[in-house]
Amino acid sequence: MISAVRPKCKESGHNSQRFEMKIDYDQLRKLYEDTCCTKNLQYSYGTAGFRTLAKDLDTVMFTTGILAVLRSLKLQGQYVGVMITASHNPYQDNGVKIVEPDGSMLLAAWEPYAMQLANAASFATTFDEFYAELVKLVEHEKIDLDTSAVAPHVVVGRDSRESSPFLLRCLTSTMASVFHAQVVDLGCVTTPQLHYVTNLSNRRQREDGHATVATEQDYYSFFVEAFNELFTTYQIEKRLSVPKLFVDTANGIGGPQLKKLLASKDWAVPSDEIEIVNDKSDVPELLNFECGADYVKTNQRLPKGLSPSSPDSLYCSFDGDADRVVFYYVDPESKFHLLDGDKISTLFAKFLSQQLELANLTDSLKIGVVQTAYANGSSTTYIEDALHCPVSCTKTGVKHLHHEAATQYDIGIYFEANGHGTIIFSEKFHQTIESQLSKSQGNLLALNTLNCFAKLINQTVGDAISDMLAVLATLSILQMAPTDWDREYTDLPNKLVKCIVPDRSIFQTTDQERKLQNPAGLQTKIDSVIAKYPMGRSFVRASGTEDAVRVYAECEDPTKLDQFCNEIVEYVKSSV
Ligand SMILES: CC(=O)N[C@H]1[C@@H](OP(=O)(O)O)O[C@H](CO)[C@@H](O)[C@@H]1O
Ligand SMILES: [Mg+2]
Repeated sequence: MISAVRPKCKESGHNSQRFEMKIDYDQLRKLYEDTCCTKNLQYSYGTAGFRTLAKDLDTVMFTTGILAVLRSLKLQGQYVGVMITASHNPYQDNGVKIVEPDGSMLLAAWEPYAMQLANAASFATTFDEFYAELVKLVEHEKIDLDTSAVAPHVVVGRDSRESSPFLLRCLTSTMASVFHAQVVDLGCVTTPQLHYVTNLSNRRQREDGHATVATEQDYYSFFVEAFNELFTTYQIEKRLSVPKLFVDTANGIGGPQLKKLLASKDWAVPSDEIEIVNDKSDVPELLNFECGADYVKTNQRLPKGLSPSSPDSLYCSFDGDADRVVFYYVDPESKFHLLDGDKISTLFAKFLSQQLELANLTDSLKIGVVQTAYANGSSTTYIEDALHCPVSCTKTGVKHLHHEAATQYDIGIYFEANGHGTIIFSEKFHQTIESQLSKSQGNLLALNTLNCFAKLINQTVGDAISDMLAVLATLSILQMAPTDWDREYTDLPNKLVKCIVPDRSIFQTTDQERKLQNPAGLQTKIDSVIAKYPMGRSFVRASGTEDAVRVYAECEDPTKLDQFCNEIVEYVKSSV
């Protein structure tokens, strides 16, 4: 196995006498030289992993493959997931992110390693410079590279982008040949499917002691069963509460995957009640083009391929890798109404609070909603005042919301306004429900509902397919039409704009990104503008994914909104 042990990295100046890299140095060198063609680009691992033009990703794929293997070795060979995707970005882009064995995002402490390794490969003038960085990381994390005892396990998946098969080869090139990893290639899957399969594979390995990797099929069976169980519990005669749901899958991977789910032999709802549009995942340049969740949310209009049908119809749009969903409908006056992440959160909060109350569990289980500063102020007021649920605010980025939901609540509902989110149910929740059900105590219908619902929602990450099923089930159980859902509260008029500035890093925030600390004095000016507009709220922060500063503003009077937002933008521009 160890065909050549590098003699203590002499050439790279690395002088550790303690450490031996038990890997095939020559093989690694050859693969590095063959694969890492993109040089001198600075890579950064952000909220969305690495993401840029696909043609510039060979080097970063190579190093990310190595990092995933190291992460698995660090975690005693558990399955680590890697997803190749650039979500809602245009078709020329691609990206990659690593998933922890439990299906959550890569541990924050390892994000800098991902960057160090990628930038070492990008800027190194010789292979040994890169190798020295790799040795440093392995040493620092005390990773045992002797794979004869524990082999690393990696699950890889990709969305439907044309560039993905090539990038997959860059990613996996060293995994088996240098690190003796067991690599499971799921092929084309949605991002949440990759998270789910990674989590399930590890649970199986732990519980059964055997390494049967989970499959995409397990995903369909699990969620179809949970959905059917809810429908059976309520004796809903296999019909949705809306006459028809149109699903825009952004010409991405969500289309074929949703079709597979709907084709499952156990799927109960008649096939003509759900119609998939924009499902040309085999035409690369159509991906996210004038369609998908991001397009609909940003432009507040129907995507390409959809025209208003009956007023009761409900529409939804996924993004390119199907980890986000937003809903919408068109009223009889042809007006478009968006039901975004805030509306999804509030629908679930209303439904689950009711069920908790019916089950008489409001004192023992804590339900709460987690939002970011981008949540519409009306939604926050509604959750607090009408639903009497606590609300937390975190920084932008799903990992912050997820962490808060998982640590602060037994039912932690979180959605970003853009439609990315899920509900996390605590261990205590499961134990309480199970114990009540086993004793046949209390309101069995409510207990069963909570039990089924907790299965229907993907516990690892926001999932367009699972969220969509959960919304359909909720609307059907509550017998609500899209208009009833929308009527629960009315959004404050709001605006989100991008400002291009020479250096966005000077915009430093505090208070969950709601206040600026820097540039000095700017927040005071923003506050003086806000004070002029009734129900006014505005904040400014640097984007984590784009080279821009985002300005958000909302106020009561729609006719004043542009003026309000412009005043803030002017202050931002004059501060740099
Ligand atoms: C206002 C907004 O929508 N911001 C998005 C965007 O983050 P920024 O840091 O704002 O660029 O991309 C993130 C990753 O996809 C997503 O989590 C977040 O909600
Ligand atoms: Mg996405």
